[in-house]
Amino acid sequence: MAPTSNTKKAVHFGAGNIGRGFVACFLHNSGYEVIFADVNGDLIDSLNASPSYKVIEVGSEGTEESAITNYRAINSRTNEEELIQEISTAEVVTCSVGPNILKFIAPVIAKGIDRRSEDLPPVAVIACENAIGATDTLAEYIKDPKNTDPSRLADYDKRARFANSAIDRIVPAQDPDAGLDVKLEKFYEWVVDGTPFKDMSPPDIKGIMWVDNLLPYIERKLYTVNTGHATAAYHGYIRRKSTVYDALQDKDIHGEVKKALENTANLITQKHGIDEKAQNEYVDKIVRRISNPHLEDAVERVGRAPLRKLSRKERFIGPAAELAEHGKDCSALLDAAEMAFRFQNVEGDEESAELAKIMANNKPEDVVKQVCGLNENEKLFPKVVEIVQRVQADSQDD
Ligand SMILES: NC(=O)c1ccc[n+]([C@@H]2O[C@H](COP(=O)([O-])OP(=O)(O)OC[C@H]3O[C@@H](n4cnc5c(N)ncnc54)[C@H](O)[C@@H]3O)[C@@H](O)[C@H]2O)c1
Ligand SMILES: O=P(O)(O)OC[C@@H](O)[C@@H](O)[C@H](O)[C@H](O)CO
Repeated sequence: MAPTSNTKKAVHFGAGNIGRGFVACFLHNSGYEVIFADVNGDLIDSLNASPSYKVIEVGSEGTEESAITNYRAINSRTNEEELIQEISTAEVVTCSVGPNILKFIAPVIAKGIDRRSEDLPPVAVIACENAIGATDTLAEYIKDPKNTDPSRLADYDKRARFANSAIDRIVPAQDPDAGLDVKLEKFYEWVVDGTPFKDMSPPDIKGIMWVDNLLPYIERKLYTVNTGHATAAYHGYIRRKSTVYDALQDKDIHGEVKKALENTANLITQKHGIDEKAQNEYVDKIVRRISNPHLEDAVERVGRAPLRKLSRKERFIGPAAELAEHGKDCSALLDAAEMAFRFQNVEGDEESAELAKIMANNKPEDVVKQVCGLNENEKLFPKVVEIVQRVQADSQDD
């Protein structure tokens, strides 16, 4: 394929915590110019007004800072045409907007892909969200007839390649006076499915681990890091702890996290043939990471969007449903899910208000079907119904 003059350009949707702090940082360090796309006009203006921002790694080993430069920012709400043009000539499109936002960014990506010249190699599209198969989900929206004319699908892989990923780095909400700077942990892991690039070079992004089978990596990550994190956050929220660190100082909550991760380790080691010792070491490392006192990670951030977190393929119900089918213990996952059902009407969290309404207006069985996507035939179903009954009864007593 013909070389291009713009092979080092990446468009990244979502200039938030993980976007600025991790994805853009790695793209920048790999020599890409990064074009941020976001709907937050103030953030776009700040990025365009400032030639650099800092990424600050914090941990027990001390603090390390690096400067991110060579970026521009486009308001995707008001400047679609410019964004389409950038996507049509970019080498990479990434996003970290949240799994529920993928459908909103798909139309403009579809238009950008459609406009690509035949002389360019296909653009690599990598969604960096905490969800299994997030890039597949984005690709489905992009290829939907509403966004792409079906006649264009036959040779689509000449214009775009879609690769799922598992991305891991704790980036808490930032201090209001931090500006564009991002404080985060030192640890990172970014694993991407290499199979869509078998006949071409994958994008040269330093730090990515390319693998042929992503499922063990994304399930291990979601069902360990995010299960443990969310368990600490929901138990912590109910016990009025302000950060995940504070929550983990509580022996009972620490115990709940360890038990939840024993539940998921049982699934992960069996399902993916991961060595038990390796998984135990991974768990210990995760517990240390989420206990990082320097991160000040609010329980409200980690518990955000409880409807998403209680859904079928997510960090509690996903592993618990599989464990229950095999007659294995998932009790700590269910205890944490109960705390998630109690995460209602939290300030600034629309899903927690929606959860409160669903809980107030539906029979337990319907809540479980609607929120968790479980059906009566699944072994987990009655156990979650019991939890919902208990939470509803407690709400009536209040
Ligand atoms: N923060 C972390 O520790 C972390 C780590 C790994 C993965 N993730 C995942 O990354 C994603 C983003 O998380 P975050 O913590 O960076 O959240 P965030 O809220 O800090 O950032 C999200 C950004 O997306 C923007 N956005 C919303 N709608 C948009 C749209 N239609 N078009 C373009 N931009 C839009 C928001 O304005 C915001 O700037 C989530 O899926 C999360 O699970 C986060
Ligand atoms: O981003 P969420 O809402 O899916 O989950 C909240 C946190 O657990 C998450 O952002 C972690 O910090 C991150 O996944 C660490 O890699």
